[in-house]
This record gives sequence, structure tokens and C-alpha cells, in this order.
Amino acid sequence: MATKIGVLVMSYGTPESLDGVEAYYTHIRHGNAPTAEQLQQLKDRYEAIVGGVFPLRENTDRQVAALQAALNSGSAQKDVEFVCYQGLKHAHPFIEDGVEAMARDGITQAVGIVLAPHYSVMSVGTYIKRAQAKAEECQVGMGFVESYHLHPQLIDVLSRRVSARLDQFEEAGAVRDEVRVLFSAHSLPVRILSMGDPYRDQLLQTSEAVAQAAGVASWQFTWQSAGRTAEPWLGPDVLDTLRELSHEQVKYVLVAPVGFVSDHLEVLYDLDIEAQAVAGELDLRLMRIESLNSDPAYMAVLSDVVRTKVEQMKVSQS
Ligand SMILES: CC1=C(CCC(=O)O)c2cc3nc(cc4[nH]c(cc5[nH]c(cc1n2)c(C)c5CCC(=O)O)c(CCC(=O)O)c4C)C(CCC(=O)O)=C3C
Ligand SMILES: [Fe+2]
Repeated sequence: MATKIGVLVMSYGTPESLDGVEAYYTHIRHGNAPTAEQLQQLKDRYEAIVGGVFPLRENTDRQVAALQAALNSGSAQKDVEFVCYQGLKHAHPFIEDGVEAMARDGITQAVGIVLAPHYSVMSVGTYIKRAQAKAEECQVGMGFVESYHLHPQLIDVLSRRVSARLDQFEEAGAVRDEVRVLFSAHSLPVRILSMGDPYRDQLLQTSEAVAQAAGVASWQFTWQSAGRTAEPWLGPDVLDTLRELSHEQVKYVLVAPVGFVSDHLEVLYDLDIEAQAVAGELDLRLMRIESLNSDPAYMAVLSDVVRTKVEQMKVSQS
């Protein structure tokens, strides 16, 4: 019989319905309920996005199913069967629920991976910490993939997404080298830098590698979706960057949100609605690359790093 290896696939999570937004937001805020105004603003943003009210849930479900299929396909590993479990940071099924489900199914060896390529102690680090604590309690041996921001297939698929949009700009009459490519990711509080966090450097490395692979002439990195708190967040924010580009007489802008892998609020609202509106006011032509979602190339990246992790765990045990 094949040995079962659990794969805890972790993601941010999204509410199941508008009624669930308050509990979700309260969880994000470490148990502090939002004010009525904050809650309404978040509900308004969810209501404004296209493609279903909470597309992240469906996207994550599809990614988890597609990863399990990718891991079990091919002839290499007939002696192991990978079983994927979902673990969400701020919604059901929570990270702890996923670990508990693995233990209940009799799984003793598992790998954890986050559907975000870049490591920060405030993002991926907290997913891993929660999974690790639960795994120890449930006596499941777990190893974790911390980042995969320079995986060759990731760089390849992202650069193809960038090239495809640059082609479209050309077809629309723009000069390819005059399109400014803006790589972006979710901002985090500035204090991560003094903690020696690798998040910003990893994002810059991904951006540089993608720009080079796609032959991008002109690019820069910008942050987006900063939290609404009193402390300073990493900038410049994408909306300010658009204003800056308009001053520089740039006309064509392509946003490549390389810190995200799914269509969700930060992409469908913060970029497609909010940034697009600002671009319109500034008379900039703005496009963004398509999200990876369950693209087979992204699934190949994930299955490769999961398999590599399993091999490393075997070596360290023997
Ligand atoms: C690094 C990072 C990622 C990328 C890596 C990863 O994917 O993990 C990410 C992704 C996401 N963030 C998301 C949603 C939200 N994040 C919030 C707030 C916050 N995000 C933070 C960080 C990150 N967030 C932080 C430090 C806060 C402040 C509160 C805190 O200290 O924790 C808030 C509260 C309101 C607001 O501030 O806007 C919301 C609604 C959704 C789901 C969208 C959907 O449902 O479609 C996704 C994929
Ligand atoms: Fe967030």
C-alpha cells in the first residue's frame, strides 16, 4: 500500500457570505471587532468586485484540488499518495482544522505550503507557526516550504503573463519599451525591515528575474493594499506611484502583482477598480497581468517544491 503524505495547503481565507464578513474581519483584527463604518467599507468592497462575491474561496478550492492531482500524476512516486488538506488563516477550515483532519485520517508525515511565494515573518511565518503548534499537539511530523519566489517555472509563467500583456499594448498602438511595468505586492508595516525580514528582498528578486526573462525595458516595484492602521506601512503605494508616473509623462502602465497568486479583493478591487479609476483620472492606460489561479504551470511549481521538501525530510530522518 502506498504511504500517505499529507499536504497542508494554506491560504489567507475569505468569508463565505456577506454575513460572515464581520467574524472574518474580527479574526484579522486579532479578536477586536471593527467599527460599523470599517465593516461597511469592507462589505462595500466585496460587493463591488466582479466574478462572484468571494472568488478567493473557489480559487483556493480549485488550487488545492489541482495540486493534489498534480502531485499524484506521473510515474515517479507510486509508493506514495499525497493527500491535500486546506488550512486557512482567517476563515473555515482554519489551519488548525486542516492539521486535525490529517491526524484523524491517520497521517503522520506532512508538508505545509502557503499559496504565496514570498516569506515574511508576518505572513507565511505566522501560518507556519500555527500549523507547527497544532502538528506537535496532534503528533504529525511536518516540514514546511517557506518560499518559492525564484522557482524557474514561476519566473517563466509570470514572464509569459507580462509578455502577453505587452503584446496587447503593442497591438493597441503603444511602443513596447514605453510601457512601464509595475511589480506589486501587499504592503506590510515598515518595522519588518528592522526585523531583518526577507519579504522585500524576495519580492525585488522575483521582479528583477521576471523583468529580465520578459525583456522588460522599464520597471519598478510598488506596494499596494496597505492596512488601515496608525503605524507606517511600506511605500510607495501603487496609487501614489501612478500619480508619479503621470508627472513623468508615462502613458502606459502594466501592473504585475507578483505577491499574489489568486483573483481576490486586493487584485479585483484594489487594482481593477481603485487603481484603474485613478489611472483613468490621470489619463494613463492601465492593464494588469492575469492571476495564476490554478494554471498548470503554477501547480507544477507547487508540486515540485512539495516533492523536494519530502525528499529532504526523508534524508534528515535516515
Ligand atoms: C502579506 C499579506 C498578504 C499576502 C500573503 C498572503 O496571502 O498571506 C495578504 C493577503 C490577503 N489579505 C486579504 C484580506 C485582508 N487583509 C487585511 C489586513 C491585513 N493584511 C495583511 C497582510 C497580508 N494580506 C496585514 C498585515 C493586514 C493588517 C491586519 C493584520 O495585522 O493582520 C484585511 C482587513 C482590512 C484591510 O486592512 O484592508 C483584509 C480584508 C486577502 C483576502 C481577500 C479576499 O477575501 O478576496 C488576502 C489574500
Ligand atoms: Fe491582507
